Amino acid sequence: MLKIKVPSSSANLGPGFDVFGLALKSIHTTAAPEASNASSALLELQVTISSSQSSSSPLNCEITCAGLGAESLSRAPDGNLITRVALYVLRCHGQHAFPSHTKVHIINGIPLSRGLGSSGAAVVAGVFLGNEVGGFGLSKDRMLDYCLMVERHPDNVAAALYGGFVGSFLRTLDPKDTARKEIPLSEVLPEPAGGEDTGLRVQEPPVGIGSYHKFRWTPEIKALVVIPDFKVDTAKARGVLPLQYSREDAIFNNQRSSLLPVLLSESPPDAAKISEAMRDKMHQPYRQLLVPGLAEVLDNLRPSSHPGLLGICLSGAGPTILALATHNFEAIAQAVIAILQRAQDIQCQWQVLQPAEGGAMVERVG
Ligand SMILES: Nc1ncnc2c1ncn2[C@@H]1O[C@H](COP(=O)(O)OP(=O)(O)OP(=O)(O)O)[C@@H](O)[C@H]1O
Ligand SMILES: N[C@@H](CCO)C(=O)O
Repeated sequence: MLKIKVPSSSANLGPGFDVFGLALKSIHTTAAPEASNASSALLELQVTISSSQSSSSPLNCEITCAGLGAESLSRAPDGNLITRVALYVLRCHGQHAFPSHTKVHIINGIPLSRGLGSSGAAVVAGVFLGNEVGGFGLSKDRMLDYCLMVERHPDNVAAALYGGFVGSFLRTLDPKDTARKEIPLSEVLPEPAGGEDTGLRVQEPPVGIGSYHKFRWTPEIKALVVIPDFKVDTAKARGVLPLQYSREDAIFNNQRSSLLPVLLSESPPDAAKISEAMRDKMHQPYRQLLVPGLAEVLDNLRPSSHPGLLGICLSGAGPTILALATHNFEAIAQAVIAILQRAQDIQCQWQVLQPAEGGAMVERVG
């Protein structure tokens, strides 16, 4: 059996919209009662290819699901995001379907549509799955190209793939490859992905679509996440953003995103500077509409009022709130929850996570 494990991730960290991603995994400290139903913050696939099995499944792949949101995940190999992506990788190599009798058991520990990179993890898991069952031996750098054909902003997928605190950018490609990159998603991943077997090979992604750099992370900085019990669809959260920004707002974010990686690498962390460097004018102000209470959380929680807190932001497209902190996690979490609950009557869970340094990995069991 193969196990493919992919961490959750928090994108943006305030000013680094579509740039920063922090891969996250659970931390096994003494959990407060409120945090006792904490999730693993990990997506795991258990994959077997059984020659003795007699029944045949569509596209040779049988899917079972467990964990968070399992009931909502598609069991159809041409509908489930993970297996659709795997089929895309297989078809780029001339294989229409999975090897006979492939079984994929999905154990999802990442809450769906909460801003913790569930879709990025699913895309990375799908590329790993296609690579493993096809035996293609793709490098992680090449796998990033495949991921970026599906999820067009690099922050979550780069963090989930490489692990740790990562900055990434999309490269300017030559006109021929730009045309490839700009093709509609529905052509890369037709839905359903099965379609007619035309015998044609799907075109592989251009090489080197994106680049990344892994920054140092000071180990005493932990990631406290407060996860409200409602979903924000990333496509919708991108839809509320303006197409153009003022020079003032662009400079505001540039100034902060340029300094943030250095500030998060220093020990002891400088809370006053980090708090200011995590402010943003490109996405959070517009997403307040989708996350009631967000503006008040960002305005009211400061290192001066909440010892241990370094900085606070929306995690990815939300609605999760990410607080970077060194201690005093419960008090910070309860302060965030109180504000969110004043804004609307919702339940929240909270959890302390830490960087998942290794990123996505494959284990061979037995
Ligand atoms: N384990 C999974 N298996 C199959 N599909 C998944 C899985 N995880 C996520 N998805 C798909 O991704 C969708 C969620 O993607 P969306 O971009 O809205 O949220 P997110 O990735 O959790 O948030 P963010 O991008 O802000 O971090 C789900 O509705 C589902 O279609
Ligand atoms: N950078 C992305 C992350 C969410 O997937 C966004 O904020 O829209």
